[in-house]
Amino acid sequence: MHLAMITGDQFCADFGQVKRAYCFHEHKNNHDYLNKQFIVGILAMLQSFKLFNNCNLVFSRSCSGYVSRTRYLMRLKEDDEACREALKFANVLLYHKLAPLLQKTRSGVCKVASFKTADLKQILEKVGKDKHFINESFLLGCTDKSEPQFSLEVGEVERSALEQECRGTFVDLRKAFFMITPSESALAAKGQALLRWHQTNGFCSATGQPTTRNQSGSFRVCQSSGITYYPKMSPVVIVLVSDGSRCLLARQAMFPPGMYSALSGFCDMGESVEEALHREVAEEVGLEVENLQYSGSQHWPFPQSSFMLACHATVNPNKTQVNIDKAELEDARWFTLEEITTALQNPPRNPREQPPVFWVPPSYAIANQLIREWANQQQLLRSTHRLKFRMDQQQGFSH
Ligand SMILES: NC(=O)c1ccc[n+]([C@@H]2O[C@H](COP(=O)([O-])OP(=O)(O)OC[C@H]3O[C@@H](n4cnc5c(N)ncnc54)[C@H](O)[C@@H]3O)[C@@H](O)[C@H]2O)c1
Repeated sequence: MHLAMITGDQFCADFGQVKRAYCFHEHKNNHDYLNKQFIVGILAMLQSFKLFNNCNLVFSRSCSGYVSRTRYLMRLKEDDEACREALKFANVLLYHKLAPLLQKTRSGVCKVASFKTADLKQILEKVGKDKHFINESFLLGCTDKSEPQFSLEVGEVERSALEQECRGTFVDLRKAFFMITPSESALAAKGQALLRWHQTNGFCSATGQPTTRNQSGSFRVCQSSGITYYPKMSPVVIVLVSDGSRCLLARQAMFPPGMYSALSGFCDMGESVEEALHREVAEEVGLEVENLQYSGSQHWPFPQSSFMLACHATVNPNKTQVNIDKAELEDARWFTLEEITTALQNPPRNPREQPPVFWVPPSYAIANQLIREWANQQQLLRSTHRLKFRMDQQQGFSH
């Protein structure tokens, strides 16, 4: 068994199939209906294969100095002096005990707050903190305009004074994911993960001596042993299992009420992604999966930076009886396309206050991406079946 990827060729083959079907029937007197079906099918296919996203990525990379930005960041990571210089003109994100600072725009939309270094120095002084405290920041990345971005933990400062001075609110990151865009979520998550890693790696595990950071925070070194420590992510597999017409979602007792997600679990030492996927599904719900198909990956900051590897998989439609491991899961159920569509269309604003009966993780979570892809694929299948049925009718082959 191996991990299959959706390749360009595969896409063209699928696209070609629908297109050939369309061309074959183009001469029939039914253009409007077929046009509509054809467009619905193609759009669903494009969405499900994220072709639009990839096009944007390729476009922006080739036209916006992606390479020069990347090399600039690489230099800042390694060159302490260059990094110190960059910090003088940077954008800094603030965290209070790992909760990012959010601000509301005039239109009422929430965004991650970021401050120019000079402005932040003034704010720090107003709340009684030395302006040089800003040097504790860690390099996060840079904007499209090559402006460096840093993150700074200000948990020692009184929270309400800082919120007032910054005109924002420190919000728990899990809650923030429901309030900000996916790209801002990714930035906020990276900032939190880096801060947490530095907070928990202050000592060498070989000598017990303190470790020191480089200026960017891309590593820590034990001066005694010379061992260099780099920020780590633990690999986690996450899989959306389908029986062809329904998908399997599960919930742990610790999830907010009503939330169901795809099956997931940490990879064991020495395991491949495929092995981890098969094992996790067998352990958690007692099923054997097949047809693994890679979907994407994501950094996830909880509990201590996971590297999520997301896949689709199927089970034999005659072997769908789930046998839940109650130590791991509170419930696991098969959901129809209609149930999933409703959940995707009605994301909760604040699930802890008014939990809907059934809802799925927020759009930033890769579980949400898997669920969306599955729903798009199901819609495409249904459109194709309707199209085929219609074409069969046209030809008098309908049974
Ligand atoms: N982004 C998403 O869409 C999404 C969706 C679901 C889960 N997740 C994340 O996936 C991760 C795994 O989820 P799970 O609870 O299903 O895993 P799991 O079923 O493997 O259970 C977690 C348990 O695994 C053990 N474990 C083994 N290696 C570990 C490690 N490196 N770090 C921490 N614990 C380890 C611990 O005993 C822990 O209690 C969590 O971080 C969770 O937040 C992300």
